[in-house]
Amino acid sequence: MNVDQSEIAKFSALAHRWWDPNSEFKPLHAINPLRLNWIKSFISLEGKQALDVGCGGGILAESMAQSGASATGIDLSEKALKVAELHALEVGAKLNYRAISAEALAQENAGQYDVVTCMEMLEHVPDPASVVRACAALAKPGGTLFFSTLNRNPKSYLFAILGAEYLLRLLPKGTHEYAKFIKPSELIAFTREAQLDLLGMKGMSYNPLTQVYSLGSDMDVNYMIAVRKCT
Ligand SMILES: C[S@@+](CC[C@H](N)C(=O)[O-])C[C@H]1O[C@@H](n2cnc3c(N)ncnc32)[C@H](O)[C@@H]1O
Repeated sequence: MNVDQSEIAKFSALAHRWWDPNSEFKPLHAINPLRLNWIKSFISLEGKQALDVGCGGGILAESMAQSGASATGIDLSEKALKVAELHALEVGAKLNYRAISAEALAQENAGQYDVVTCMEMLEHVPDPASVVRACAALAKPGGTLFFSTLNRNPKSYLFAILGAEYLLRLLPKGTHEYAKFIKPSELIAFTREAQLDLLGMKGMSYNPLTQVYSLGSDMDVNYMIAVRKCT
């Protein structure tokens, strides 16, 4: 299976802190409204079948459900999924969670989803192209897909590893492995090979002075792409 069990163990060990906005997951809480709005700038979520791949504790999946989508979150961390389910119960959000890989779900539910998101996950798997292919298979023809990950260059090493893990301690040491970062050209090549057309790209930046995240044209560190499945 296309999974690194040490990555799953890392996220499982922290799962109980997923919804603490001041925990290791603070960056995901901070970027969620930005990425959700970016998604909505391409497609209304109302009444759509949405799938979040590598959903973890459900920050994005739950917000898509609250935006009117019929949402499903999948992940291979059972602990993170339990936390996601509990949180959804607490806030009265209606969505489904399943412990299954994108590749395995693609065998069952190919062509079922209007929207497929896969955020901050590709840099944690051995074969990111395989996840992109599975996401493409899961989308309906004409469906919209969103991927986010970390770029690979000296600046991203400085910001995402040295800065975030060692200096500012926003993330635990060892959260990210530089070699697994993905250049936009590589991610776009994976999507092209999966018959997905590029719709847009966006950078996500963190200003350590104001401690604010923002979207813009700077894709040097964290970035998202939107793509559409060919009809
Ligand atoms: C950094 S978290 C991102 C969570 C969520 N996508 C978000 O952005 O809020 C990465 C998630 O990917 C999951 N993951 C890692 N490898 C996976 C795999 N092969 N299949 C499914 N999920 C995986 C981890 O368990 C973890 O929940």
